[in-house]
Amino acid sequence: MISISNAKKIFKTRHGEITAVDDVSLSIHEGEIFGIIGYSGAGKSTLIRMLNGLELPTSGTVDVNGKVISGINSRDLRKARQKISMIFQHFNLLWSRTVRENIAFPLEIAGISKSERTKKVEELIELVGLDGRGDAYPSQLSGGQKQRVGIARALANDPEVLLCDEATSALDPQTTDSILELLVDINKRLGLTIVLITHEMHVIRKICHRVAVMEAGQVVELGDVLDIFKQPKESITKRFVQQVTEPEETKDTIEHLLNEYKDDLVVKLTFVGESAEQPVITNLIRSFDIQVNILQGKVSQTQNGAYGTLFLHLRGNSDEAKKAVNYLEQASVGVEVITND
Ligand SMILES: Nc1ncnc2c1ncn2[C@@H]1O[C@H](COP(=O)(O)OP(=O)(O)OP(=O)(O)O)[C@@H](O)[C@H]1O
Repeated sequence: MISISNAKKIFKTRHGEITAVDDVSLSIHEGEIFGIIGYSGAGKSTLIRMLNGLELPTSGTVDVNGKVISGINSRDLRKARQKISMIFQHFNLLWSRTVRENIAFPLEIAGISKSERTKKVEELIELVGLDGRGDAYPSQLSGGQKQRVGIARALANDPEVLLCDEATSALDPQTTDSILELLVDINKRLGLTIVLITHEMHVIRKICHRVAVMEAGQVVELGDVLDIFKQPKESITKRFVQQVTEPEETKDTIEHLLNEYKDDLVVKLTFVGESAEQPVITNLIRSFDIQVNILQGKVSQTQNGAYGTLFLHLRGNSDEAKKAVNYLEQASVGVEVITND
């Protein structure tokens, strides 16, 4: 569906050259929700903008649905863009136009007749959950509603690909979730391929099937979201996974415990799929002469299945605690003994 081969983007500035995208190759499959995560300056925007020709690679190729976006003339590019639409962090709506008129705008440009436009706009208003708001102006809408207009407008020409540029970064957590749910719904209903960029692992966890992690212009890790949660390899990926699985309070609690009770152990268990159903904790308490305190536990749903973490504080004789850790290592859960370093 989308194939990026050895794409490189070098910006020439007064202060020298900046390699924003550095030899990236990846494929995105039809119908998937593909996330690209990275910190500010990693090259995400530049990469996603290459998919609709807003940026052209300095070298390498970008192919979307059989069209070499990096090499076509501007007329063909305009046409291709009707099938590759985009939504933005700050919505980019036309402020002097109503919701209906905003959604109709790309249809007008595409030369669709008035009666067809009216029909399509009403369908889209319903699809994105804006019933009754068609005559409102953007300034009268909440952030979530504005993004719904952005999504409806992006869907007007029945695109094959929807690009989302930090589409929820300006929204509060609850509104973020409702927009993410809408994107999943659209992906399922319309079979639309979605590519999004974000700096929040929550977004990846909640809706993406696969994820690429970017750092300094390169893709440093790529895989199914559940696999990345289970076994992040690069340290940057581990940090992103921790955004979701280890809130700051947990880190503080663990640090405090390790300082206070030097002989105790703090272990982090990770459960994936079926392993979450085993009575591991019951067995631990019954079989070993130790106290088990649960510090924090969390089960996160991803699009590919559930992933859970549990932090335990094991108190008691150190030999017995070690035996308990051995038992955990034999059970089909991931075990990591946390140390203070
Ligand atoms: N038009 C441009 N001219 C010069 N440098 C640019 C341009 N666009 C991006 N850059 C530089 O390229 C690098 C990657 O930027 P990019 O915006 O792609 O990263 P990002 O991961 O999307 O970060 P952010 O979320 O902050 O936008 C940065 O160092 C940025 O300053």
